[in-house]
Amino acid sequence: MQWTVVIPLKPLERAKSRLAPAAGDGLRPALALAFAQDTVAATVACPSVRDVVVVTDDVRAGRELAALGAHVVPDAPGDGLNAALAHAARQVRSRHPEAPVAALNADLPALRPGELARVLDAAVPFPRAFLPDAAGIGTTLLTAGPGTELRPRFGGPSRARHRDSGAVELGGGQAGTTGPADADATAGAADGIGYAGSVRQDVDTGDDLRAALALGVGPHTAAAAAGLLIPD
Ligand SMILES: Nc1nc2c(ncn2[C@@H]2O[C@H](COP(=O)(O)OP(=O)(O)OP(=O)(O)O)[C@@H](O)[C@H]2O)c(=O)[nH]1
Ligand SMILES: C=C(OP(=O)(O)O)C(=O)O
Repeated sequence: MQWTVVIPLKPLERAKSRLAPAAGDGLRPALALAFAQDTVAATVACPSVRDVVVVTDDVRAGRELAALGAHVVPDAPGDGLNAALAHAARQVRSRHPEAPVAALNADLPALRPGELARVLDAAVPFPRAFLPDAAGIGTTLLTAGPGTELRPRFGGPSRARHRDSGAVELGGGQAGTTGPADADATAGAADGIGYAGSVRQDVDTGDDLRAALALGVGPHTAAAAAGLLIPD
């Protein structure tokens, strides 16, 4: 199955506010753009992806991400992340009513196309499915198969919200757990995706950035973070 992946991005001046202590407000917008560029480039390169749609009102980011192959949709609702995602998903379905749609965060600088393909392939049997983030609290990916509404519930403790909404957790998560996505190395074997660390490693804080750099980030983030000393 070939997915249309919707990637939301805040205006860069406001993005990644939790990175300010590590990066300062000077570097923060450049890092937010670099994360989005590496996320989009890896998604465009993913064999299970047909189209990438970025929903953003940031003119510069829209231009840079379109140059990588993304279609750019304005954040017309202007009412936060979930409204932006629902709007973009509706736009996709108005042109391709049977398109399988996935929402993916823009802050996955270590994303690898092959790992994303394994996660998307594992989602195919389910009307809705999601992948928890590396911390085990949030969500990095939510899918809706043909004929199913996306119904995004991102923000804060969205792992529990997506599970409560009936979406199937990928990566072997146990119903009722809220802790780190820990048992996944073994439990992930159930759906064949393994731990899929590059799809889970979102970057909100300096510690997250350190973890992503250890996994191996894409070229935009490597350049933007060069010389950055991340405080403990
Ligand atoms: N288009 C759009 N994207 C959003 C909006 N809010 C958040 N996002 C994006 O959704 C993803 C997760 O967002 P957040 O964690 O809320 O924001 P962030 O900029 O990543 O980080 P913080 O500022 O530290 O909260 C990121 O890709 C954001 O750029 C919104 O209102 N509109
Ligand atoms: C919006 C989310 O991500 P973040 O960790 O960036 O807040 C989320 O996990 O639902």
